[in-house]
Amino acid sequence: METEKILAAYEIARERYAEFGIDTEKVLEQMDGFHLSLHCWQADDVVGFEPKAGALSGGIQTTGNYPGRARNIEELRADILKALSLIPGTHRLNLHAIYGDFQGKSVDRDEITIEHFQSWIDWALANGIKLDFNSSSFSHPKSGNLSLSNPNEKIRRFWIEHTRRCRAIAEEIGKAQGDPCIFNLWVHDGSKDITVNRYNYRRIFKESLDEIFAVKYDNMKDCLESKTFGIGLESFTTGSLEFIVGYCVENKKIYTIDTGHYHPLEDAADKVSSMLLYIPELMLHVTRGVRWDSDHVTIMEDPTLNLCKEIVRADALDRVHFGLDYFDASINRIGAYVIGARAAQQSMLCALLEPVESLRDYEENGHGFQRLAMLEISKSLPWNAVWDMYCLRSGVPVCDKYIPVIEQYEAQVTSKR
Ligand SMILES: C[C@H](O)[C@H](O)[C@@H](O)C(=O)CO
Ligand SMILES: [Mn+2]
Repeated sequence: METEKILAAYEIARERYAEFGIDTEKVLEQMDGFHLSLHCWQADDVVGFEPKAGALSGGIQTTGNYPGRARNIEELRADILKALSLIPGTHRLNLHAIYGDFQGKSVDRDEITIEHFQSWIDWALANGIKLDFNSSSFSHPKSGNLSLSNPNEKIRRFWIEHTRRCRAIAEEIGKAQGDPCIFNLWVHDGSKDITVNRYNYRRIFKESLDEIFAVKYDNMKDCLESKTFGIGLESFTTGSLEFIVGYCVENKKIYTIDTGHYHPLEDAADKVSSMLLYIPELMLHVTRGVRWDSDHVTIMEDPTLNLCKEIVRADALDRVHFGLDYFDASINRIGAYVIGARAAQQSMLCALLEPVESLRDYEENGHGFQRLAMLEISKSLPWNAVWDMYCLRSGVPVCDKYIPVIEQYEAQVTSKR
């Protein structure tokens, strides 16, 4: 679309929104302060850089065989930069522990140190990117079904040591970037079939967490992520919703809402207001579950839109860290990043453009019909003209113009891998 048409459409949209009391200029400013934490694992199908990387385990699965997976740290960094060049705004990168710069050496998970992430810090600083971090309990000979909740003391100690080191690494990253590194802890622990030892596994998990969190840090923040079930771990999950929420409430930790980690009819958006009354902050892993935690690419659908609306309605943008978490190996992986990131941003934009004051007014006065009418009307207000303006001002391709850029990168780079 030509620039004049984008400008003209924006002017009409600006006036239209002003009629409903919305200042689109203010919303565009808010969008500039909205940073995603882009998950590094979409680029390489959650393989990482351990020289003896095993098959993906821990109840998660990448499906598809699209060519062009990033095979090493240079390719992954190049792909991330290409994706970021097509996403408006400035964003963070979320690393898993298995993505260290191991230089081809076998470094076991209980041996990782900041040294293995120094080149990430240097690269991130050079590119104006802030880093977040995750411990990795999966795809390891000691992963089995149980890590931090394992009654086998030797295995449990191995994972405690791994997780303690991950927190220490997150602290160093936070210090280096002058901004807290958000550290997420998710373990796959569970059981395929009925277990009669639930209490014991959860007691052990709690003890492991208490030991891990005994060290206090100033430059990182801890999050814990719950899950309903993993593949092959269908009957029991140690880190269930109740367990993790209880732990976060008691210990003032951040709770991670992964939108794929609930029963299919459960509404992740509805959790925001409840959680924020008891938990200091939230981390999000926004994904698109199709029938299960399938980790399809995020799109602009009701669950994502409603999640954003609930954050804005709770006036909680500064208490929410917005990460993405999907891994689709069936389509161009850079395209997957760009579609998912832009969909998340578009959803947040729509949430910020919602005429929430009028809606609240109607609600408080018992005007149910008017509230529902306005909710419907707001869906067709010209948010896309504001989005195009945001892309134009951010210097990234508008509308479909990112498609040929990704096609060209595929022809010149990823298809040659
Ligand atoms: C790579 C995983 O997606 C991630 O660590 C975890 O957040 C998860 O969502 C597992 O289902
Ligand atoms: Mn997740």
